[in-house]
Amino acid sequence: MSVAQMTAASRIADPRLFRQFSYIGGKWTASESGASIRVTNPADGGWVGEVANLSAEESVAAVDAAEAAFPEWAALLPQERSAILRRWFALLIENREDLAVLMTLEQGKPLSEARGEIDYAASFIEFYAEEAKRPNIEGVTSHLSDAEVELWREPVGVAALVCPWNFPSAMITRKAAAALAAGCTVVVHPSHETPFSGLALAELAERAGIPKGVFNVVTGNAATVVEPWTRDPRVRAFSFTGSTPVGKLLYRQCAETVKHLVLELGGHAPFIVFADADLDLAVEEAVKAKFATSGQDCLGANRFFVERSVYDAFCERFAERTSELSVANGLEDPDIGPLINEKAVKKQEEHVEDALQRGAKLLAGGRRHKAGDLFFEPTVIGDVPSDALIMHEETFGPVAAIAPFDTEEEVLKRANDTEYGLIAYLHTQDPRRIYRASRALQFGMVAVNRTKVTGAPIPFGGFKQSGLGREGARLGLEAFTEVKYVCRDWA
Ligand SMILES: O=CCCC(=O)O
Repeated sequence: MSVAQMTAASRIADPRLFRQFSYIGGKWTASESGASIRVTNPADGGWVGEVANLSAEESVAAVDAAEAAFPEWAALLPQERSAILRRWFALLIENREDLAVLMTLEQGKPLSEARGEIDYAASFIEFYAEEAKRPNIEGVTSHLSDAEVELWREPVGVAALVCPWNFPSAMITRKAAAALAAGCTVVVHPSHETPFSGLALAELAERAGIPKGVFNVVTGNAATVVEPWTRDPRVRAFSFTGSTPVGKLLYRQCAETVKHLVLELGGHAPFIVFADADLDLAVEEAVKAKFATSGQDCLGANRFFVERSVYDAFCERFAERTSELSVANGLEDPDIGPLINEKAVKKQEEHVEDALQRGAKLLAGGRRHKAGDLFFEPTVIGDVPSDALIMHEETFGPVAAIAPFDTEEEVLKRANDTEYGLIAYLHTQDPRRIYRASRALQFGMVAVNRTKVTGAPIPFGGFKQSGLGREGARLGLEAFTEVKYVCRDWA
């Protein structure tokens, strides 16, 4: 065992969960060239480990393996696939603590959040283990006097799943559990910044009895590994979570082979507080909506709109609560951990500086945090003008921008004035306004008087340039299946 392995492996009870190779066709695979990618802990820049940096040809080998495994996996009884998924779920729960520690080491998020993510990740496997047993769809009544008609739902084939660094386990299982339940086989690319969580899932998939070639994890540079998948006609479904610009590129690349596509892209969530809201609740929920995952969440609130008569009170209490948040290495389980890389920290600085230059007021934080190079103070800026960068671009970090509003009509217009449409947060006690605003908001998800709304049974996804398709729920199976219509002559 190398020194690198010792470091991460020695922190967990089961060192075999720490894998530094790709997992292809049931084999732990290094790059033939010996190339690897170094993974560092964002909290202190320390070495976490190295993963194989696979070439384009090696990434195609994963599709070969998935293609070869497909007929047998698809032919299993739904109940058999369900039982295997159920074992995978149980293994995640059994190894929760190790998986959480690995995640915090490579991603930086506070340990409690990492534990919560493992539960969230496992919940998708449990949910789709059940849905696997119900692939049936509504039938149709024959319109022909001499023929019987039938509809079947069939798995599409190989699915490519390209996953982000902010939720390194849950985004894999949300996609993979649905695909596997449907009868597809998968090739997964975990972010090169957080590959170990995905590789631990592969180790547990093997222990659960997922057959060789059904679940493959390919590590390496995204452009090298993923581009061949977008062109490969054998890859029939493609699911990506990440930024809108990258999503657009992949959309174009996948057009050539007309794949089923799921895109979970950026967000720019408005958080609207009307004067009749419960202000204490709104402040507490605002803290969660902004600072969970250290702000690195596509559901993160970016633009806070507060009705003028309660604006000062909200700003004061929100800034006070924000200043109380603890910032430290995720292993110490603070409220806020480090950001993923230097580019992310620079973006916080840029958004704060730009807003202040345009006349906004700094109410809390505003600078890098003394905890280390990649830490940023939880920050609140008030009176942010509409033309500030932060009012248009995803911040993806712990900076909150607040602006006052005067009328319902005005705030809904401003909330919708974005190319994004993932989630909107709404605080008011007026039931009629809740209905009107929920209808008017052009977002895939609307959270009313609360922040936590996600979970395996709900359809997660956005309007406009926040993406295509839905993940979770029964709807999450659609991209991985085709509907076949069979018309049988009576004669
Ligand atoms: O960053 C996107 C995923 C967030 C979630 O599923 O809660």
